[in-house]
Amino acid sequence: MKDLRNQILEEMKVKPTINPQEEIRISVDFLKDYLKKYPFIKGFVLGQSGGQDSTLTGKLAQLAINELKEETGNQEYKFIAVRLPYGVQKDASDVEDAIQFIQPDKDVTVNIKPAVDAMAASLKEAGIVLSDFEKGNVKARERMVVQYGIAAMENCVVLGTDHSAESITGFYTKYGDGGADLIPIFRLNKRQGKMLLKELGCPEHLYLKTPTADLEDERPQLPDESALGVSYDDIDDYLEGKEVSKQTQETIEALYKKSEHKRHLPITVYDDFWR
Ligand SMILES: NC(=O)c1ccc[n+]([C@@H]2O[C@H](COP(=O)([O-])OP(=O)(O)OC[C@H]3O[C@@H](n4cnc5c(N)ncnc54)[C@H](O)[C@@H]3O)[C@@H](O)[C@H]2O)c1
Ligand SMILES: Nc1ncnc2c1ncn2[C@@H]1O[C@H](COP(=O)(O)O)[C@@H](O)[C@H]1O
Ligand SMILES: O=P(O)(O)OP(=O)(O)O
Ligand SMILES: [Mg+2]
Repeated sequence: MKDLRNQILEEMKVKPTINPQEEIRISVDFLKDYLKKYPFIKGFVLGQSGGQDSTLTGKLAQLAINELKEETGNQEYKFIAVRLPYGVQKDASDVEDAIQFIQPDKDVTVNIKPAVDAMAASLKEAGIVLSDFEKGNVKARERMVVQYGIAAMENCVVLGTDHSAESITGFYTKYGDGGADLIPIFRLNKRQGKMLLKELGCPEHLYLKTPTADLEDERPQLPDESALGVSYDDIDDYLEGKEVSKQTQETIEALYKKSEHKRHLPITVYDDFWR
């Protein structure tokens, strides 16, 4: 029987060292191969938050589309970047910078506030008042709903930005930002994502900024690390097999166990991972 850390490392697929160019190629080829395999799918849709992960995933997607257009001559292939503010987004200038860096084929803006607020109001009428935290998860799920609407109408699939440093802790909303068709940066940790962005010539401020889910009204731009109680540096070290303190290891493994249900399809009587 493997110990828990070995089991997690095997599942999360993080290499202790990477060559950024090779990793860029792996993700780009994965995205291209998928579209070649399913000719009716013409491209990708992704929410651009102005953060590190969507900037990287969006850039990789556009690179894949550019190569496919060049190689096949088919100009129907497209990457659609989607701005999904809840009202006015504080770091909207970062979204703009990310879009400038990615140069997407198409760029759409959908304000999720009316839909989220209407849902919260309907629940309230039914006697259920959403906490600010849970309203945050509703925002993430509304973003998923919008992206699937666009993808269906544009013959595209939805990309997710979940990487191994988020996956291990379950730091995403189930069926929200966790709801996607392809997740091209899974296997990378947070610092490896930065290395790829640097290699791709991304403006520094987009990958050096503090990671935030920015889901709560009452604690805007709350850093992920404050919400998680562990730093990405520690998570990255853990994922690279480096030595971490006992407390760090316990915190990460507790988050892993608590979020195990998110890394499985809905649970049936045949599943026993949770027993
Ligand atoms: N920083 C922010 O502003 C902010 C705000 C909200 C959420 N978040 C983050 O987003 C992530 C999502 O939050 P979350 O995990 O509380 O919500 P989630 O919606 O992703 O997952 C919780 C839901 O999963 C299901 N569930 C829970 N335990 C289960 C189990 N053992 N088996 C089967 N199903 C189970 C339940 O339906 C529960 O409502 C968290 O990491 C959270 O910190 C961040
Ligand atoms: N404000 C946003 N606009 C568009 N897309 C967004 C926004 N906030 C989040 N997203 C998408 O969700 C993922 C996950 O974000 P986290 O910061 O990791 O919670 C992000 O990569 C975007 O694709
Ligand atoms: O998913 P993003 O793009 O919002 O990145 P981060 O998680 O660093 O905020
Ligand atoms: Mg973010």
